[in-house]
Amino acid sequence: MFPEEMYAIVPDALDSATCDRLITGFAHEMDDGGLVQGQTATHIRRSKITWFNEEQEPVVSRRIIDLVADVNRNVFDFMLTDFAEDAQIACYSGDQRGHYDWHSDVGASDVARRRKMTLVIQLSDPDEYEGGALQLNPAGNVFDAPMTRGTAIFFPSFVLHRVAPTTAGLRYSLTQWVHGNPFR
Ligand SMILES: O=C(O)CCC(=O)C(=O)O
Ligand SMILES: [Fe+2]
Repeated sequence: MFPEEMYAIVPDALDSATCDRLITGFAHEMDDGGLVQGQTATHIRRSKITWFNEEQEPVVSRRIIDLVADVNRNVFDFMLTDFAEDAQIACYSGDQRGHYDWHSDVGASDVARRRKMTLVIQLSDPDEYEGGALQLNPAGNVFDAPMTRGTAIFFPSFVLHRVAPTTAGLRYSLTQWVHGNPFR
């Protein structure tokens, strides 16, 4: 892959009303976020998370499936087979300096080693928080993902990325992993 093929941006993946609905619908049931290996360490990640499935959010799930198919066909061309994990909603709060240090989403567990594509959707308007940038380092240079509400950022799950410390307000994001046989 060439560096410029290491990520894809889709503006307006979700409309504002849908972003609002996801935030208000799921904000009350959030727990402390874990790491790729299912451990917690607040120096690495400080955020609250929750999950939703296809039955809970059929329209959003359909949209994600369509976007993934489109981006995979046009950009990545990975061998993807399934969605082995529910969608994650995360909240990073300025009060707690919410962040997620540099990491790859490919981990050691049976499910994390099958992650191949990561999709993050910005659920909050950039006016709602300070800091909290999603940054990618696909090829030795740090790239700031667009913050515009409703924008989706796609990247191979092995690509290093982080959420910089949030210094004010609340940033909500949606993360979906797409799975397949591990790279070989
Ligand atoms: O919240 C984000 O923008 C990224 C979340 C993330 O990297 C993860 O959950 O693995
Ligand atoms: Fe991640």
